Amino acid sequence: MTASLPVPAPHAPSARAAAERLAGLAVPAGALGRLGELGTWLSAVQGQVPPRPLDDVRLVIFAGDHGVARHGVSAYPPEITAAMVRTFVAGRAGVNALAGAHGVRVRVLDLGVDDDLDGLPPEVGEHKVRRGSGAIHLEDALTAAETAQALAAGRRVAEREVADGAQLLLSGDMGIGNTTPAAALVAAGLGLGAGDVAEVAGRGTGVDDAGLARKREVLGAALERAGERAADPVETLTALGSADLAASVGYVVGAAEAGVPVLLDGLMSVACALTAERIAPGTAAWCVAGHRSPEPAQTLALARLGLDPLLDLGMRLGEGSGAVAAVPLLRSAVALLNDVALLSDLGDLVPTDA
Ligand SMILES: O=C(O)c1ccc[n+]([C@@H]2O[C@H](COP(=O)([O-])O)[C@@H](O)[C@H]2O)c1
Ligand SMILES: Cc1cc2nc[nH]c2cc1C
Repeated sequence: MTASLPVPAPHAPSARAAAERLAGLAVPAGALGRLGELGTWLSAVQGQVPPRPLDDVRLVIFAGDHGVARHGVSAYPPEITAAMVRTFVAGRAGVNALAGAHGVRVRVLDLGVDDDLDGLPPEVGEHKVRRGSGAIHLEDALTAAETAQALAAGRRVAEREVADGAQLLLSGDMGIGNTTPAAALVAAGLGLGAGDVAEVAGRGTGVDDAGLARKREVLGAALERAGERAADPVETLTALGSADLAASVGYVVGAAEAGVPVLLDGLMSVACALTAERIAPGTAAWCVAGHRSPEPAQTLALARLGLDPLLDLGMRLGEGSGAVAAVPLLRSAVALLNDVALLSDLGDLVPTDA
């Protein structure tokens, strides 16, 4: 996937009809707040008023290792990545607990874990691009061919989930060190340079002040090294991304192209959506933001995409957890537009222009 065509917008007539239905519900005008807006958006992305129930919701976790993780940018060792992939498969990670509570199917895909992950079901490694992505302050994360491969893989994953009945797709991530390349993708997307790294660098898994200083240095060197290439979104992924992040970008583009909405998670998910919007303008209209991460780059990327997160719980787990936590809100919006009586059913009690 090089620069893609713009993605068609969600169905505006359905959005208008949903807004009309919302205005006619037996509630005071505007009383449903964000839930009302969400219902209107869901009608537009489904092209149906009221929106259909979200019975088939799926999360894909894109996993990979990052060369920078060996350079003091994370509070945890890179070996955690492979161990957590095994934990997702065993159904015992934080996101599995949330997904079980909210009826969300979870898949984990190894795009670039630095381990062969022997013994796991073959579908986990079906799209593997390489073992570990390059340390972005020293070398490119990927070759151009690997970037194309990972983008295409992510797109194919979304297409397959949609063909299999998914009505809402969530993107999650797992990779020690990945907040560094994700912050670099955001910097590139916003046109920020090596002098601006303090704006995008956060504490990730919880690095101390020395770790944060190191992360800023790594990010500065990476942006300096990428130079003008950061102006192109696909080149950005090659220079500053990773196999797992590139696949997550392809996944969001694939979902939007297939006309299926995406519920975003924390920094990695949103950085990838920002990159997807750069590659295929119009993608962001198919996205809703599940939660606000404490990572400053996520807030910057959300603002650029015009997205306002539904939850702000201080969560910084990743894995797709903040997206899964927001699923009940989307289902609430569907229920309201389907099940609430109309004001007109109450008789002549309310003036029609109220
Ligand atoms: O989702 C977020 O915004 C988020 C914020 C901080 C950390 N994480 C998770 O923690 C790991 C990356 O943190 P770090 O410090 O190793 O770069 C990775 O596995 C992410 O899923 C996730
Ligand atoms: C244990 C652990 C679980 C995670 N899940 C996502 N990122 C993570 C990082 C760590 C360290």
